[in-house]
Amino acid sequence: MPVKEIGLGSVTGSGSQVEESDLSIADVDSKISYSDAIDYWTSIPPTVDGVLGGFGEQTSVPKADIVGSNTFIRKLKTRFSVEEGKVKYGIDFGAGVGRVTKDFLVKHCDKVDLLEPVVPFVEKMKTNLSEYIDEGKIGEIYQIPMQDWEPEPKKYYLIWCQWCCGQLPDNDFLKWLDNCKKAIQENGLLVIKENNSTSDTDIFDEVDSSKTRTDENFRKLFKKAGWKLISTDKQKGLPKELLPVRMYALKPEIEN
Ligand SMILES: C[S@@+](CC[C@H](N)C(=O)[O-])C[C@H]1O[C@@H](n2cnc3c(N)ncnc32)[C@H](O)[C@@H]1O
Repeated sequence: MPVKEIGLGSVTGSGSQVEESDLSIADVDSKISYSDAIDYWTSIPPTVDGVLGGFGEQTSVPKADIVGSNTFIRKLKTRFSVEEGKVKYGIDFGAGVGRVTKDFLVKHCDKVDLLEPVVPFVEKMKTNLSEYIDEGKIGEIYQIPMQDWEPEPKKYYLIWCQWCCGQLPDNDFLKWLDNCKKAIQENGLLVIKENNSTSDTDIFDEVDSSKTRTDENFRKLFKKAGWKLISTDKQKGLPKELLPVRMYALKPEIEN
């Protein structure tokens, strides 16, 4: 039985995973409540420590995470490129207080949009990113959940989604993956960075009303949505009590 005793929220992989390895993916998905999730995140301090479930700057997690993302994206540099006549436009899904954009995406993109539904996080992100807002490096800030996002055709060179895909059940996750195919530039890249379930099934996390997918289910869903997995790496250097974290680099099966 996948009893996990550690942490809180979707970064740490949950202190309250229900013992439910017998449940089907559909059963797990039916437990996800968007409103419970928003209530939970709205109750959390708008800080790096808050969005990382207590594994903030006093721990090795934020630095290790950024080093891992930089290493991963640098290895992929020859595998994606900006579309002719366009800018290197990125988007940060489930952006929290802007941590990933500030420490990582602005270094790899000319301009970054952010999407985050929780009002206090959006307010804090604007302060945290003020320097980049002044420099014109921040585009739109969409204060909406990712299941409500409407893609702008061929806008993005790099789509980044970290530690928030589990907020969506598989049916909405598939729709979002489909929208990403519309939104990506020719030869652009989608990267998903998420915890993996160490059980043989997806696990519901009642703390933030999300789920933790197995690596197997991620791969199945990418394929079903018409995405080709071109590279994947495990995040190194995280405290051993945390769930494994994996980065998935994806390109549309059929280039748009
Ligand atoms: C674990 S935090 C990760 C934040 C950020 N990606 C980071 O790594 O610093 C999860 C984030 O997902 C956001 N979130 C929750 N439900 C969401 C949804 N339906 N769509 C988009 N983001 C959501 C939360 O408000 C929170 O900011």
